[in-house]
Amino acid sequence: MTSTLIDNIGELTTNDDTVGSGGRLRDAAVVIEGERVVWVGPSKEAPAGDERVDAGGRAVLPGWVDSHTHMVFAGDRTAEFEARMAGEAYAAGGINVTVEATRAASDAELAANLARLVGEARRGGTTTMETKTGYGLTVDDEVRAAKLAGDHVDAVTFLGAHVVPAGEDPDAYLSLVTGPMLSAVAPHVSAVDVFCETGAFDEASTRRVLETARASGLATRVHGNQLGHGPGAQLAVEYGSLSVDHLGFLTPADIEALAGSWNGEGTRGTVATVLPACDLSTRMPLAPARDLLDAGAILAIASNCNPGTSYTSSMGFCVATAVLQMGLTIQEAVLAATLGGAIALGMHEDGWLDPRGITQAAVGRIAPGSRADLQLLEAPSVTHLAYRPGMPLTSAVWRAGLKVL
Ligand SMILES: N=CN[C@@H](CCC(=O)O)C(=O)O
Ligand SMILES: [Zn+2]
Repeated sequence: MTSTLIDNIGELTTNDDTVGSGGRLRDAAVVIEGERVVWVGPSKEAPAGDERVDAGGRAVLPGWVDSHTHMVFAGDRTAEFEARMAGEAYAAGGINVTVEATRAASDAELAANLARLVGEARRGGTTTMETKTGYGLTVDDEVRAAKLAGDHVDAVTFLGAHVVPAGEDPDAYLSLVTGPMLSAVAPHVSAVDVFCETGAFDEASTRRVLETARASGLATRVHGNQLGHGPGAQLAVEYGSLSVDHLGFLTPADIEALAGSWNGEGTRGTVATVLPACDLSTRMPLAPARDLLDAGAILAIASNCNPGTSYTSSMGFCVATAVLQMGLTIQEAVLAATLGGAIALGMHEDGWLDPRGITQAAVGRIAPGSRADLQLLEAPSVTHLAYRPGMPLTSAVWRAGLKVL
């Protein structure tokens, strides 16, 4: 197996307290062998590798873990975006525009769009991605989306409960989603999501989706508290969901519930996932990421790449926004966009299964044994991600040990 030594790293973010201090190391080196990191430590103590990359004093950090995207789609919503920028409010119903275009697209068109979006994300330093179905909304179209997604990303989530398709009866559609559609899609996904919001699914419907998902042995996630105060965050905690995402409208009790979800013995809690690019693109309040962290919640930052509310996969942009406008330190934001995302996806420990059923090493950290997912910045420290917002600072990317940029 070929090994690669990356040395002369000015600042290495490991997210691993056993190496360096606070998960950071100066003048560091990393050795990759095959798909994994095998050594991390001071540059001057590094063992030789078959190949050597001189980082030239620049910063290295884990690849971004983007735990929330909707990338199986066709069509364009520029007109809706323009209307929003002219003062119209975002409403869940816009999803049906993409549903129509997605149903009409061929498999090849959807696959090409997915590959394009994943390529953009990789060039921006993203090495792990989740994506959701949710623009098909028939049994066949949802199965198709799940299968296509599995060829391109690390985790696929079933979002049949995205919106009630135009012209359909809400009760009948909910029965379809929680019955035949769930059964057909389940073999191709690792989790079930539900958009709990006015104009999408109310509390009773959300409970039904979460209950049937749980009964079928799948993990759950919730789109919650995006457009107004609602029960999404509390339901996610109650049902032990892996994450609840959006969170622009939270009460102190919601924040307490999310933080408190990590206090139980032996069980994991619910990650609070914030989506800064979406908040900006919909002109909604920024999620209270600072308050969530201060309360003790586990935070993730994700792109929510989709054609309606957040047409970007730039995790660098999301991290910069979290620092400049949400009050996070750069280290908190980087942690949330790497290890936080990994925890939200259940990929922070060795042995998770990718959509092809292949066992994968832990992501979100640079530590011996972890998957070798790293990015090299054209900058001496991660601080430059916020100090130089919008600049293309990612200059090299390794994913599972392979150099992809
Ligand atoms: N909120 C629900 N779903 C997406 C938006 C999808 C769309 O508008 O097409 C979101 O996460 O923002
Ligand atoms: Zn979403």
